[in-house]
Amino acid sequence: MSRPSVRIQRLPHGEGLPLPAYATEGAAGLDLSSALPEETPLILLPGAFAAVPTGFAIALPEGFEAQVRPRSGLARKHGVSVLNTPGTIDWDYRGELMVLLINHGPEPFTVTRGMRIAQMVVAPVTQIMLEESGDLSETARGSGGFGSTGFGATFLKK
Ligand SMILES: O=c1ccn([C@H]2C[C@H](O)[C@@H](COP(=O)(O)OP(=O)(O)OP(=O)(O)O)O2)c(=O)[nH]1
Repeated sequence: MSRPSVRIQRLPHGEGLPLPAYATEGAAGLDLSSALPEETPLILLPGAFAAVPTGFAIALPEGFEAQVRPRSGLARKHGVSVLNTPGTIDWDYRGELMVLLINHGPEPFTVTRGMRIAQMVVAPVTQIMLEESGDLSETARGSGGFGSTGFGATFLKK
């Protein structure tokens, strides 16, 4: 399958780090590593969050976005996640890819240089044109939401 090609720029403090990469043939996300200085790891106390640099910037093609998502292993083992998940990387952003890590776990968590802290999923995105209107098309749901269909098993009415 052909893959869109995306330019990536290594920033000075990303020197020596591996490029973001798919860990397996079928991985949806490229793993992002921490570009924190070797000598100053970050200690995230329980409940704390911080923006962690990755050492790279990318130029997504127009019509694409990237989502910064947690790694389930870090979440399961340590309660560490991405605060704004999924973080949105806009196609016109040329700054450093940052990961807003949060420690939901009960223990302090240390982030070291090179640690794979999140994953980045690239996906097509559609921009829309809003048309202001006095009324909207009718549907069976109407304005029902926030649990309006209940919480038990649902069966389609024939
Ligand atoms: O987890 C994230 C989220 C965002 N960004 C970068 C890329 C994105 O294109 C830019 C702006 O993000 P967003 O639109 O979510 O932030 P905002 O608070 O709306 O800021 P802005 O006014 O700059 O758009 O910040 C990251 O590096 N990591």
